Amino acid sequence: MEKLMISGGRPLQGTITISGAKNSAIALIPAALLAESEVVLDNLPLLSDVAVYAEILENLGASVSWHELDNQMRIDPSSVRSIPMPNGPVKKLRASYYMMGALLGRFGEATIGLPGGCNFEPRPIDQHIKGFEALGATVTNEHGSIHLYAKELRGAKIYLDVASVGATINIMLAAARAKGHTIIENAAKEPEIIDVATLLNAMGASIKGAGTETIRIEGVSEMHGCRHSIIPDRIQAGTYMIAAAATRGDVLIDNVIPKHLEAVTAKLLEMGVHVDELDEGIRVLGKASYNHVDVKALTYPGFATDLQSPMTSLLTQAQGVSVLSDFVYSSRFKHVPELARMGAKIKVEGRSAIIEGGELNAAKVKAMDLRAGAALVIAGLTVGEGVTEVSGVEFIDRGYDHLVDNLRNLGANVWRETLETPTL
Ligand SMILES: CC(=O)N[C@H]1[C@@H](OP(=O)(O)OP(=O)(O)OC[C@H]2O[C@@H](n3ccc(=O)[nH]c3=O)[C@H](O)[C@@H]2O)O[C@H](CO)[C@@H](O)[C@@H]1O
Ligand SMILES: C=C(OP(=O)(O)O)C(=O)O
Repeated sequence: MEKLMISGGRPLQGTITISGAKNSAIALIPAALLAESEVVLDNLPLLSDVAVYAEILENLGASVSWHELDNQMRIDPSSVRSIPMPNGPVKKLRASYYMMGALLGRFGEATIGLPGGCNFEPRPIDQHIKGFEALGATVTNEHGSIHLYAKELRGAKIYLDVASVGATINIMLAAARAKGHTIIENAAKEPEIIDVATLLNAMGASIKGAGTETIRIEGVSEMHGCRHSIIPDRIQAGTYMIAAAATRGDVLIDNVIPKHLEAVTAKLLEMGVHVDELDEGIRVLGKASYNHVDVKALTYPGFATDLQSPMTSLLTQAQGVSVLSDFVYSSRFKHVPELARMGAKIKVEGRSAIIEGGELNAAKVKAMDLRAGAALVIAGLTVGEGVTEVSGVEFIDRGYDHLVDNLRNLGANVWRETLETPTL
């Protein structure tokens, strides 16, 4: 186990190139199982979640070669079988739920342990199950494992009660090879959904409307390999934009799709941060003092819930009181008590954090989930005296490609140390 050590107080300066998107990568890798021949994924991020997914596919008999230096993974799923996976790597990450849609779509059967990952609050999968059942699958929960079976999957009209990213993608995976026409209404519109549909279409599927609230899928009987480049990670990009502002830095964020970052750009501008969209990327130039703002985390194209915790750290640097509400998750606030250890004045009321601006101090803090970890790193970068120690680095490694190298390249004084195990 490791911890991150941060001796902050230096403005971040320079250029950062953003890797491919985690939330695309961990859906595209299982999507490859629907093909009968090799799928090549480019712009693949170097993340622990990706490593876990590679292990899951190998356990099923896929041939996986990950060329880390080229950011490429080659997946040959031709020898894959639907082996039950009640435990093991599926328990390590949230997005293992995509194995349900992928294996159901390819083999009509799957047994998968309930997903693990960042459980900052209960995260039900009822809409995924509702979708599989509508497509004709029988779904049972046996001792904490979900068993799915369908003699034949048939297209259906499915209305999602919540615009769930995971349910939308999972239903697309299962429906891609179902018989007939599927319509998903109230589908999630996140850019990663378009990325998955783009891959599936390149593999021979027929999916229209991804990125809108109505997705239409005409099932096909066969799918084949292809080559696909993953979109840039808008959450990593947003995190670096926020970190640049929090440290009063000057950072060019390269390999981004500015449209995906409009909500964060708008909020930074409202705070008084300089943000320029240039041909080569987005430049964020910090200032000595910021306005307080109110932020509402919503589904895309609203402000991303995954940037809510990092934004909390930035708002500690604003003058006055800001209110940050999360309308996607009702209690995603595990970063708040840790920020309080660093001197932050934050009250949680219902689904809102009320943040009073003020200086932070160095402290020993613990990341309880991925984005809480990012929030603590940003907070540590603002503190000029002392060293902030962030444990729970394994969460951060799920979603930030080369975090320490990237921050060091931007001038930060950050390093990893081994966490001493307490003696009994
Ligand atoms: C691997 C991945 O892509 N993870 C992202 C994905 O998670 P994930 O796909 O799990 O998130 P969802 O979009 O499904 O969840 C959104 C909301 O819907 C609720 N819900 C969801 C499914 C369901 O069957 N029933 C239900 O009630 C959830 O509890 C939550 O309140 O989208 C989230 C919302 O943008 C992001 O925070 C995660 O980073
Ligand atoms: C919550 C997140 O991811 P996951 O759904 O994979 O846990 C995240 O990326 O912030």
